[in-house]
Amino acid sequence: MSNLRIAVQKSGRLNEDSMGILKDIGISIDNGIDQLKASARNFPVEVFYLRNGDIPQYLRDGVVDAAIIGENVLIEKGTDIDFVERLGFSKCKVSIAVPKESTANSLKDLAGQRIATSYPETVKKYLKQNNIDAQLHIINGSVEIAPNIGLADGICDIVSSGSTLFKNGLKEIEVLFKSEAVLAVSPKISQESKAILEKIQFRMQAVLKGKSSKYVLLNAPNNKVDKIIDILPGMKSPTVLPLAEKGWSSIHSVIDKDKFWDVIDELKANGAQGILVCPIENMVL
Ligand SMILES: Nc1ncnc2c1ncn2[C@@H]1O[C@H](COP(=O)(O)OP(=O)(O)OP(=O)(O)O)[C@@H](O)[C@H]1O
Ligand SMILES: O=P(O)(O)OC[C@H]1O[C@H](OP(=O)(O)OP(=O)(O)O)[C@H](O)[C@@H]1O
Ligand SMILES: [Mg+2]
Repeated sequence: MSNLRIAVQKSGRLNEDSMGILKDIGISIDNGIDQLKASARNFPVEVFYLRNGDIPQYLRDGVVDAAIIGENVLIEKGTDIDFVERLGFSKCKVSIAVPKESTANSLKDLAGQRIATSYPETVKKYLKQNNIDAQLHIINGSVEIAPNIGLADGICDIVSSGSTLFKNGLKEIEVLFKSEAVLAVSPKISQESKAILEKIQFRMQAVLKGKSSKYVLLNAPNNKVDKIIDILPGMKSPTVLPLAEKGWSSIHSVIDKDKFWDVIDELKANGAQGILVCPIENMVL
């Protein structure tokens, strides 16, 4: 059986979470970080450690079958490459920013002006869509410094916390799009490798769903059980078990991580006691 070749960023912001999700889906990789590729011990997968910006070309050429990569890189260099799963990490925006004192309020206001960026194709696409002419200055890093040194009137770059913009006296005026890490697929992937990729994707979905949910256990008097079931929707319906103490039940359910504080207040108000909230490792629907 052949191996699925999957690319991850060699070092940088995506590396740790990419290796983390492979570990979470049960793929163990023996590697020295200096290696360019490594095989998994327990799964037909070979991991290639590559530069982020090179990954779209490797996918296009079929040198790798799949990759964990920022959606922003696909939008810049791989519009012909599909992805099959959003992975929920490395969340950021690709935005237009200008000096704080600038009167520009959107990309349109930069018509005829100079824009510095490491994402030229992305900016060109948005300029074209909006029928705007502007001058592009392509720089590979520290883009936020360009307006301060008189190189540009505005920039297009990644924004996450906004602290790099703030430190450089810039303000965000337009978000072109939001990005996160994705599982991208080579257009040349073989049927055999695709079957392995589907297994990986299935496991990733189980891990991601688990991370976004909590398992809740609580005790309640029997006359409150119906009301509590209304509050706790669960995957199908909550499990209700009798407690050793007469007139009491134990209720188990799964709830959305983002909702659980609100739900817990409601549960307490409706007679729930001994509430336990536990993490879920995997969730297969
Ligand atoms: N501040 C940030 N917050 C969240 N995600 C980010 C941030 N900066 C970058 N990213 C995401 O992480 C990816 C990798 O960024 P990083 O800076 O590590 O690599 P790079 O310098 O673009 O690439 P290379 O691997 O070629 O050195 C980006 O393409 C983007 O998707
Ligand atoms: O909004 P913030 O949280 O400040 O994040 C945004 C910054 O993060 C990235 O740079 P990175 O630190 O990866 O450095 P790099 O330019 O060397 O890649 C990006 O290019 C921005 O400069
Ligand atoms: Mg960076």
